[in-house]
Amino acid sequence: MPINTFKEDESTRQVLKIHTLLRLFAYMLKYRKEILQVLGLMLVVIAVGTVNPLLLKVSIDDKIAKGDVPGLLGILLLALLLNGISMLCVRERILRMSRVSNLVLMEIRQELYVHIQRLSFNFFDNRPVGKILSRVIGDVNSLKDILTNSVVTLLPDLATVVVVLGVMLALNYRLAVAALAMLPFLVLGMANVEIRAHKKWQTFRQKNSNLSAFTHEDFSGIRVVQGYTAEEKTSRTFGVLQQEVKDSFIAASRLNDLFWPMVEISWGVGTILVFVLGVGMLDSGEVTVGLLVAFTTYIAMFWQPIMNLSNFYNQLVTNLAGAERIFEILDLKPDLQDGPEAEELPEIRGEVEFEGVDFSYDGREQVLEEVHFHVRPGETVALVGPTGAGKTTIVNLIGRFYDVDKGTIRIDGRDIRTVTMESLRRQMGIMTQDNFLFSGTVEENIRYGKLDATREEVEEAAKAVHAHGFIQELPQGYGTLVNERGTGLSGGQRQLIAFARTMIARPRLLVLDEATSSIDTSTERMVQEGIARLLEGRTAFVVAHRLSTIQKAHRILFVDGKNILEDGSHRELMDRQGRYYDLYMSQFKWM
Ligand SMILES: Nc1ncnc2c1ncn2[C@@H]1O[C@H](COP(=O)(O)OP(=O)(O)OP(=O)(O)O)[C@@H](O)[C@H]1O
Repeated sequence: MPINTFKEDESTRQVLKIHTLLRLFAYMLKYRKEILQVLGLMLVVIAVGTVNPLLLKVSIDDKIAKGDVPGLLGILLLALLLNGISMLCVRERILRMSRVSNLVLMEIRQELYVHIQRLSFNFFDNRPVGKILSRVIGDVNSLKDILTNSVVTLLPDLATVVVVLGVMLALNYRLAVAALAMLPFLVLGMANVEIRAHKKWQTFRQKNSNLSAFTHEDFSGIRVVQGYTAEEKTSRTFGVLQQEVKDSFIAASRLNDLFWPMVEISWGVGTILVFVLGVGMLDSGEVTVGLLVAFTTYIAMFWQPIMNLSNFYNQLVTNLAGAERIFEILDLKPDLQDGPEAEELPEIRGEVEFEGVDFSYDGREQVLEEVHFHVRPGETVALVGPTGAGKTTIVNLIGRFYDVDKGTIRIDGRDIRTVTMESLRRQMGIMTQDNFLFSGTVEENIRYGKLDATREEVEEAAKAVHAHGFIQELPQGYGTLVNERGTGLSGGQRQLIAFARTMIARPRLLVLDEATSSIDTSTERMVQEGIARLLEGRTAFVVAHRLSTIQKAHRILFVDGKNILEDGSHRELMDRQGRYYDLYMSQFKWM
């Protein structure tokens, strides 16, 4: 997929709506017991509702007409009792159904989250995080009404329609036909609206997603925004994106607004026809006053569920696009998967070999071509070279975050595609430049490297990378809260915490994308010592920017022109007076 930004709508694949619906409802099967209970409760409510007009008919035709006061009171008491029970059932139904729909939402969201976490870097490379958030939060939320109403509305209202229709036909079939005369026109009208509205609701969801992507990006980069006083520009962009959301909503809901008038007109016409016909029948004695009154109540009882059903249909049309977007992601297969024969990688000794490796991110632009190198266990290898040369790409390939297009990468002689990714990555420590910290305490952040580590192990790891000293001086020591940006900590301190997090995991293979940010000399010294401790006794690849790291490395690989141009120790490469020598002389001589 080409890179998508907040400026472009995501494309949505086309699937049959009925498939999406069935797939959604399948999640509810697990809760069939609760759903049956809800339906049972609704049956009571429908039964009481259906009996009410009959009680009215008997009261008018038999009791009031004959002056039977005790009989009338009896019917009144019965009606009170029945309706009281019905109210309790309604309350219980709402509680149970909201529990079921929330559980289903949780399940879908969890599935989506777990699935997205397994997707390869490729998926995240091309999508703004805000758009992913929009699917996990917004689109999942949009399903709530569909789920609830599929039980509360769809089945009971369909049942009501059928029951009331039966009663009406039994009471007087001619009046019944008159009441429903407009139904076929209504169905045709709705189908027509749905076809046109669906696309528009898809657009609405896409515009929402764009807004979410922009907002996320803007707040994530708020320091840059404020640093360049770009607030006005970003506010304008936000305004434009909001306007697009609003316009797409209005365009879509304009069509949906047609639903109500269509139902009301059909209802009204049906009622008029019943009265016109019914009054004539009164004269001929074919119907009684009580029956006509009861019949008008049944008309309302027939059309009200139709109204609810059309409302449900309206919600389906509105929110189905959300379900489509969720299933689209759930159906994405991770680019990288363990092969059926994949085995656990035994404890890594640390031999790494690239043999004839070709790689391209997009299948067009070659980033690496015929790369060969061999690293012995315990060696520290510094990757240096101009920006964009492919250093980070090489270390990403070692962790199998992407697959090579050609050639083989071996660890301890095993092709990394033949071992499980979990067993490979579990034994690797990967430190990226941004030293991302999660919101929580310093201790929790260090423990991230080994979730069951004790407090002693956390402190030991921090001591090993020389982070213990400064952590103790923080206001709450190891309990000090940091957030995702590491606010409250200096760049160097963030690095030291990240070192401790890696240290505690005791990785057999270390990948370190060294941060370029300059830090004060005393922290720099601590960071250097921290790095040295991390590198001890394990194979390490360092995308190196520090002269000290480079000089101490056993080997330096100079990367450029899609390949390793020079390979040797600092001394050897300096003696060779090649590309590394030039880079060193131009960049490092003043350091
Ligand atoms: N996710 C990606 N999708 C597409 N192209 C990418 C991606 N990541 C990197 N590239 C491209 O691959 C090439 C190598 O990038 P890489 O990040 O490996 O370089 P580098 O040597 O680590 O650079 P630097 O020193 O600036 O970090 C660059 O041309 C870059 O534009």
